[in-house]
Amino acid sequence: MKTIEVDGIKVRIQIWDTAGQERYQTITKQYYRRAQGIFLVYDISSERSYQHIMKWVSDVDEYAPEGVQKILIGNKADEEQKRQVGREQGQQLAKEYGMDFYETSACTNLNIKESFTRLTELVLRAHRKELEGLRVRAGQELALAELEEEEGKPEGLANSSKACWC
Ligand SMILES: Nc1nc2c(ncn2[C@@H]2O[C@H](COP(=O)(O)OP(=O)(O)OP(=O)(O)O)[C@@H](O)[C@H]2O)c(=O)[nH]1
Repeated sequence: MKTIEVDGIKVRIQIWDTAGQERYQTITKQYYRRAQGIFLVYDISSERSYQHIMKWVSDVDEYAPEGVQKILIGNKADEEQKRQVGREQGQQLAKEYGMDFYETSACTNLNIKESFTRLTELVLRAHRKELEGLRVRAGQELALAELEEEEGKPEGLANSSKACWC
C-alpha cells in the first residue's frame, strides 16, 4: 500500500509485483483480473526481457479488465554500460501499443515517482465518471444529513445558527 497525491486527490494504491517466471503464470494471471493499472517492465540490459513484452501485453489483453491502463517501463537505466535495448526501441514499442514510456532505475530512483504518479493519473482519468458520481453522492448525503440535523432541532432554531438552547 502506498499513498500518493494526484491532482490534489490523495490516492491509496495497492501494488502487486507478479513473478516473471513461466512456472508462476497461473497465479500471475489471477492478479490481472482486478488490476486497474499495469506496468510492463523490461530490463534495458536484457534484449530477451524486451522481447518478452509482447507476450506480457497479449496476456494482459486476455486476462486484465477492459480499460486497464498500461505503461511500458525500461528498468535498470543505471546500467548504461550493460545496455542492450536502446531508449528509442522502448519508445517505439510503447508507441505501437499506445502506452506511455519511462526508463527507470530502482537503484537511483530515476522516474519511479513520476511513473507511479502517471499511472495513477491515467487510472483516475479512466474512472473519472465513477469518481464524479461518488463525489456527487457524498455531497448529497452530506446535505441530507445537515437537513436532518436542522429538522431535528426545536422549532424556531432550525434556521438560526446563532440561536442557543438557553
Ligand atoms: N542495477 C539495477 N538493478 C536492479 C534494478 N531493479 C532491480 N534490480 C536488481 O535486479 C534483480 C532482480 O530484481 P527483482 O525485483 O527480483 O526482479 P523481478 O522482475 O521482480 O524478478 P521476478 O520475481 O523473477 O519477476 C535484483 O538483484 C535487483 O537488485 C535497477 O533499477 N537497477
